Amino acid sequence: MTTALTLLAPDTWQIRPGDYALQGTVMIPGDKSISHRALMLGALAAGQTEIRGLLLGDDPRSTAACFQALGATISELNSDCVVIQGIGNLQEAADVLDAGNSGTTLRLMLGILASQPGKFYAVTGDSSLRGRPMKRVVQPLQSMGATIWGRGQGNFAPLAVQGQTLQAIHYHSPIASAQVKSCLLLAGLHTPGITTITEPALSRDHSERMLKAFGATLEVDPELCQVSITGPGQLQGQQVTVPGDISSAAFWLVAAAITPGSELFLPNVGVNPTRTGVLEVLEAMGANITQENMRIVTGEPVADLRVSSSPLQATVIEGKILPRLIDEVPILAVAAAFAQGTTVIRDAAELRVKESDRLQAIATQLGRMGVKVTELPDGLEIIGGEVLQGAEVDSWGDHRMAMSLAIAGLQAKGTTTIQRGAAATVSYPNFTESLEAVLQSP
Ligand SMILES: O=C(O)C1=C[C@@H](OP(=O)(O)O)[C@@H](O)[C@H](O)C1
Ligand SMILES: C=C(OP(=O)(O)O)C(=O)O
Repeated sequence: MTTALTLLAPDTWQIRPGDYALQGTVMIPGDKSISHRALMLGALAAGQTEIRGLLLGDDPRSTAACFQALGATISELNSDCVVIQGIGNLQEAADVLDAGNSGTTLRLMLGILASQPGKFYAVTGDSSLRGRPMKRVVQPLQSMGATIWGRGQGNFAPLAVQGQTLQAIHYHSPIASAQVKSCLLLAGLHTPGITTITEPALSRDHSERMLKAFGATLEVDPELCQVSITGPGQLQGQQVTVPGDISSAAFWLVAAAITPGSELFLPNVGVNPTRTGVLEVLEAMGANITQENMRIVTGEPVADLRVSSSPLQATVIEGKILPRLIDEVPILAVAAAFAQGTTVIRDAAELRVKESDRLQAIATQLGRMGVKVTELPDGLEIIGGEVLQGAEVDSWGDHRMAMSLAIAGLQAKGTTTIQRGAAATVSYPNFTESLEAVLQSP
C-alpha cells in the first residue's frame, strides 16, 4: 500500500492522491460540545462525576485546565474514565484563565464566572480567540447586572470579570448560538429566579439535556426555541458517556462519498437532531448514508453510521438548518466541489467569526485548488464537478479547515501541501492516523 499522507513536518501535511479507496471502521473521537459541558458541570456539581469517552483534543484540555485552576479536582484526562470532584463554590484562580483556541470554553465559562459573588477573574485565549466577539455574551450578562471589562467595550479577551449575584432576565438572542444560550443558562443556574433565553432558530441543546441530567430545574420549549432555568440550583455529580462527534464524523462521510469504491463504518456517533443537518444535506446531495442501532446514551441519541461512495449533486443550504450544521460548512463545501452543479450556501455569516473567517478561508484555499468559489456576504457559491488541482494551501490555523483541505486533496490531481495541519488537534487529535488506517489500495 502506498501511503497518501506524509507529515513533511509535524505541522505540514502532504496528500498525494492515488488509486485507493477508503475502507474499514473509524472510531470517532468524543463530541467536543458534550465534552466541554461534562467537564464544566462536573466541576460545578456536588460529589463525583465520571466521564467516559471524553474528547482529548486541545479545546476540552483548555476547559479542564481552567476548571482545575478554579478549584475542581480533575483526574488525568483519558478517554476511558475521567473523574471529577466538583466544587460548588468556585475559587478565584491564581492566574489568568486561558481558554486557548476554544470559543465554547470562554463563552460558557463567562456565564459561570460572572455569577460567582465577590470573586474576581481574568480570562484570555490564543490570538484567534482574542479576535472573536464576546459582546454576544457580555452584553446579556451585563443586562443581568454583570461587571465585565475588556477591549472594544467588553467585546474582546482578555476580559476581567467581577463576579456578583445577578438578576434573572428573559433574553431574546438575535443569533441562534448554543454558546450564548449555554452561557446564560449557566449564569441563570446561580441566579435567583427564572432566566429565559429565546433564540431565532434552535441551536444545539446539549446544555439543556445535561443540565437536566445533573438536576437543574429547566423548562424547554423547542417549538418556541425557548429555555428557562430556575436558580439558584445545585447540581449533583453524574456518570456521562460522550458519543462520537458528528462534526468529526462529517470528514469521513464526505471522504467516503467522493472516493469511488469506498465504504466506511462509523460506530457510536451522536445524532442529536440539533446536530444532524449534515446528514440531511449529504443525503439530499445523493450520499449513501445509513443510521443503524439507534439508542439513547446519557440522554443523547446515538447511532452507528455507514457510508459508501456515490455521485453527488449540488444543493442549496440556507435558513434554519444552518445552526444544525454550522461547523460542517467547510467539509460540505468540499462535498459541493465534487458535486455536479452549483451549490449555494446562505445565512452563514456566523462562519466569519469562528476560529478563522471560514467563508474567506474556504473561498481562497479551495480556489487555490482550482474550485470556482464565489464568496457571498453570508455564504458561498461553489461550482462543482471539475477536477481539483493539488496545491499549496493553508489551514489558517483552523482545525476544521485543515481536515477539510486534506479530504479535498485526496481526490485532487497532484500533490496538496497543507500548512498548519496540526490545528486539527483542537477537535481531532489522531486524524492523520485514522486517515492512513482507512486508505486502501484496490
Ligand atoms: O456550544 C457549542 O458547543 C458550540 C456552538 C457553536 O457555536 P455558536 O454557539 O457560536 O454557534 C459551534 O460552532 C461550536 O463549535 C460549538
Ligand atoms: C467553532 C468551533 O468551536 P469554538 O467556537 O468552541 O472555538 C468549532 O469547533 O468549529
